[in-house]
Amino acid sequence: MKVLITGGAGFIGSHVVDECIEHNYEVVVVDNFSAGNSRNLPEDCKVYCVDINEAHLKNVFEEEKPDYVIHLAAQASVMKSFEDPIQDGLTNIIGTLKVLEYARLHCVKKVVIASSAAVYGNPQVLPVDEKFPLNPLSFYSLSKWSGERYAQLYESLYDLPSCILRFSNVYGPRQNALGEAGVVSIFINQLLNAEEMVIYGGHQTRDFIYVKDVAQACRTAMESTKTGIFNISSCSETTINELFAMTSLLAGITAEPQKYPLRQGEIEKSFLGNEKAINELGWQATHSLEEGLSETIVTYNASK
Ligand SMILES: Nc1nc2c(ncn2[C@@H]2O[C@H](COP(=O)(O)OP(=O)(O)O[C@H]3O[C@H](CO)[C@@H](O)[C@H](O)[C@@H]3O)[C@@H](O)[C@H]2O)c(=O)[nH]1
Repeated sequence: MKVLITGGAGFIGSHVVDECIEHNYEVVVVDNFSAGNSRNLPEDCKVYCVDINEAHLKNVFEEEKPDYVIHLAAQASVMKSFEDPIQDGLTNIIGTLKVLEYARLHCVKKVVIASSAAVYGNPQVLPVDEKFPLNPLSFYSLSKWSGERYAQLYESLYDLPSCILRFSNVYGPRQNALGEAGVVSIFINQLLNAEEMVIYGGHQTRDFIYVKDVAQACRTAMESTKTGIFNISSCSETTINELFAMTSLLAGITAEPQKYPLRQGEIEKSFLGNEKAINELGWQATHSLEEGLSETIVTYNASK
């Protein structure tokens, strides 16, 4: 069986590539290398250097005829979506639409779409489940929600099965501290390089999930007969101050970060229930934050 993975050279995508290869799938990667890196990929992996908005994407589908698509290529930064909402919409809305349309035309068996915890905004009930009303607070969360709705419409109009995975805050090896969003990689990088540190806010919470658990969730969702929306989270709430303290303890480095106010459009509390994924997909996160952070710090140290 062949899986086409968009964004496969990126942080999450490359772990999904590893996961699928480990489970004997033939993998084809589509990536524009804006955030991705070929060093993240196995040497013999088939890669198309193509943007999901380029006309050439159609040819990739024609040539490869994938059985499944895991769509992870995205503009992933909440802050960048304020700086350039048009680019955010082009990538996350139009790009997703193109992937779905070509998947339909080429009779793909199932599409897995990456969405985000950000679609909930600041929920009144925590942990928030998939039925909770959505309230996007950024262009990023609005564009991710639009991608979800396109996928749902493709399923109801054209019987294109999909699983929409709302990831909480993903962290782990290969996350780029410079380009993409990712407070964990930023903290580790700054601590290990003894750089000046800043914390925006500090009391806001996030639900951190290890990237290898997310990769497993993508493969499991692809293989499942179930379709629909699933939160993919560790179902635990951590403040950014707690995250900083834990990271510096595990790295064995002390630092005194400067405190800045919370930024525009920031969610204050993010904490996602994951029972639906456990019960219906049979997936479960297996790494605690401490384990995941320790593994991540080891890989950052090794690559220094
Ligand atoms: N980037 C950054 N964030 C910081 C810092 N200090 C505190 N933070 C705070 O740490 C929190 C997490 O920031 P990010 O890791 O950039 O993630 P995010 O804005 O929550 O968005 C991420 O999670 C979404 C799912 O909830 C993802 O969908 C999205 O792509 C992204 O990965 C935010 O409240 C951010 O302000 C810092 O020095 N740098």
